[in-house]
Amino acid sequence: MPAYKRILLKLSGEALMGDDAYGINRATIVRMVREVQEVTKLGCEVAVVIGGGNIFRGVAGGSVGMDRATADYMGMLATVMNSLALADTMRQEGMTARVMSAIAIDQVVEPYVRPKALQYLEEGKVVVFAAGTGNPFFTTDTAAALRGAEIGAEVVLKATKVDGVYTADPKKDPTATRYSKISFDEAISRNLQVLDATAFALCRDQKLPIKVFSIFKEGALKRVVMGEDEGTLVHV
Ligand SMILES: Nc1ncnc2c1ncn2[C@@H]1O[C@H](COP(=O)(O)OP(=O)(O)OP(=O)(O)O)[C@@H](O)[C@H]1O
Ligand SMILES: O=c1ccn([C@@H]2O[C@H](COP(=O)(O)O)[C@@H](O)[C@H]2O)c(=O)[nH]1
Repeated sequence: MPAYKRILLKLSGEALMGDDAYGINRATIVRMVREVQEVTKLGCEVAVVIGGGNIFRGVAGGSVGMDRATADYMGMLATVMNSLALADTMRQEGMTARVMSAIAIDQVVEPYVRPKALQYLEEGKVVVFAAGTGNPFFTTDTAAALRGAEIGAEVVLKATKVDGVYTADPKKDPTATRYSKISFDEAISRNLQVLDATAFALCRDQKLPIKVFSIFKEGALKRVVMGEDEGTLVHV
């Protein structure tokens, strides 16, 4: 039996590159989709938010002189591309997925309408929330927290490039150690940057726990969904 009935899964955009320099690596996206499929087969309702770091980050555009809000809209459009690729790969793997966008691009993808999203989830379809929150100056982590709260997910699962929350960024500090669990207050006060502060604060206020685990570790998503010891739990 899965530990959760409904989850919000945040997939790293950057991880989609696999070993490529940018964009979407075919083998990587297929592997991610198969892992999602495994948990849907357990009877778990799955909503997904995917990042855009493999294509574009507004902060990077801003730093080279672009207007930050314009750069952020480009970042949100990058998440639409990843969402479409993800849903199409799901279709090829025999799953039913629906993409809903926070930005109106009606010819391409249906708009985010909360009751419709809830209906899809109840029908067992995977819902992919594209274009983040629809607002600049945010991230897809915050979109995951927001949509997770809106759909009544029991947990936000952040599948990322590291296998949990560390005392410092493990990619920069080799002496950093991993927490098996940590409270929101501690994560925020220690300024741990594995998620942005807005996402942490929203989840804390909504009492929505977060699990951070590695997107590269085979079977990790299933273990998390089954309530096994994997990654780091961020709790109230
Ligand atoms: N205290 C910390 N513990 C763990 N990771 C940390 C910490 N501080 C910073 N990080 C970094 O945060 C990264 C994860 O966040 P990031 O937003 O870069 O990735 P993502 O959300 O998975 O990608 P994308 O934004 O493309 O979807 C890790 O790869 C890690 O290097
Ligand atoms: O609500 C949102 C979500 C995202 N953005 C912009 O998109 C990029 C890519 O998202 P990541 O979470 O970094 O993968 C982000 O850097 C922002 O520029 C946004 O503006 N609002």
